[in-house]
Amino acid sequence: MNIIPFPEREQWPALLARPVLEAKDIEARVMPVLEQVKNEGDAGIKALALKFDKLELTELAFSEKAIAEAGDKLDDALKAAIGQAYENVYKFHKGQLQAPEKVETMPGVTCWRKSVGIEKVGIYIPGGSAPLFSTVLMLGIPAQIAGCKEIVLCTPSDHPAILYAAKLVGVTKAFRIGGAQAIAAMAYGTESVPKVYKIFGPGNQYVTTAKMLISKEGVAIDMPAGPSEVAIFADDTALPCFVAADLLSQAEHGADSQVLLVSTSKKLLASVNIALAEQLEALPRKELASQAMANSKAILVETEEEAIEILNQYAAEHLILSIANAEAVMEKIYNAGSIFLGNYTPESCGDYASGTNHTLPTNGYARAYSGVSVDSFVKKITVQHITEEGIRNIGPTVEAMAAAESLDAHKNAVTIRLKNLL
Ligand SMILES: NC(=O)c1ccc[n+]([C@@H]2O[C@H](COP(=O)([O-])OP(=O)(O)OC[C@H]3O[C@@H](n4cnc5c(N)ncnc54)[C@H](O)[C@@H]3O)[C@@H](O)[C@H]2O)c1
Ligand SMILES: N[C@H](CO)Cc1c[nH]c[nH+]1
Ligand SMILES: [Zn+2]
Repeated sequence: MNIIPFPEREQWPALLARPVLEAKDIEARVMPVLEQVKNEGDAGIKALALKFDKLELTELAFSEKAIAEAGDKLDDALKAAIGQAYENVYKFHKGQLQAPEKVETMPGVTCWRKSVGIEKVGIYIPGGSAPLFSTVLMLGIPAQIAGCKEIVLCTPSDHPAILYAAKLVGVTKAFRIGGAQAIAAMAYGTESVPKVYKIFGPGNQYVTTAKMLISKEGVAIDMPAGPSEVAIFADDTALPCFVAADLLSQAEHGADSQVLLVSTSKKLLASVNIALAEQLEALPRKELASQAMANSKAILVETEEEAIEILNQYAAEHLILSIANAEAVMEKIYNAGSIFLGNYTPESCGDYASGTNHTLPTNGYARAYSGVSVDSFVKKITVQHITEEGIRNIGPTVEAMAAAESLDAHKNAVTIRLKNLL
């Protein structure tokens, strides 16, 4: 990794910039894809699958038989691992569904929020360079807990583990569609793909751009969850081989992934570089990982405070704190998607099985967005009930405000009740 010693503050924005393609350039490629699906439906999707995925598809939907039999193609150890991950992710997410709290704001005036699962949701499962069946659990489990009635899945991969996980989480329809065309299919609906109300899921820059574009057309999205990234703050208590392994675990996602290492120790940075060279050699996805590493930076800072400032400015999707006082520093982090504390908390445990969700905001969006949770699949409908005592109490307040806004009909809706109290 390129070690940058003690950069000046003015240099930080350039150092922390993500290796994204020019937004306009991607939009120009994605917009015609959305148009084609909107205008040509299934036929357009098939043409795009041939163009971008070299797939000649006769059927877009995975058959019920393929889904039912997917488990037979997996070995027992993998099925047990998926079962364990399901349990942990379910347990962590189940706790997020809270019972409604009824609040009496004045005597006789009660307000609360009722949680309702979004009826029709679409989940995108990346499969361009790796079949991310773990994402089926990360999106399907909160949808299941939220009570979504229709869960539509799109993925460019036909890996049986994706279909096996789809069955576990209760996916209602699954399609072999990837990229921007999958997002368009779920947003507009086609002859075979149902239109949904909200689209979830990570993906490459085409997928993420498609989500951003369709969100301007009235379909909700979870967040921009693009190319994976990890930032690590490590001190001399960190093990260089652990740090290198964590950096590579996200670098191997794709050439456009980015990893960042920040440290107050020059010795640690040098040792991580040695470990990186060793571990990279042994990786089957060495090519992709080295391209990502070429975009990545190791920053040497004078103080812990400076490191914290850099990390908050970067707003990483994942932040690993491999430092002696990890918990204390965690309290000072206000921009990150998900935080991992200490030497024995590798980010990949969060990717698969610890319980937290791995669909997280990238590209600095962690400054304003949270990762996916049960809340993402739920709408909160407010409900209120006012009794006769309540209307007596609140009525004059509403009458006064409505009169001052010159909205007499609003005022009358209260006055007429006050005059007709039993
Ligand atoms: N942020 C998160 O929460 C999170 C989670 C998991 C994965 N990820 C990221 O998801 C991404 C997965 O990417 P992927 O590419 O492997 O799979 P993908 O499924 O996101 O994208 C593959 C699709 O991209 C389309 N495509 C490929 N080249 C194209 C081109 N030139 N023009 C238009 N469309 C094209 C194809 O249709 C293909 O099916 C990675 O970047 C990974 O880092 C992010
Ligand atoms: N690290 C990815 C989120 O950025 C999630 C993932 C799935 N499989 C492996 N990793
Ligand atoms: Zn990962």
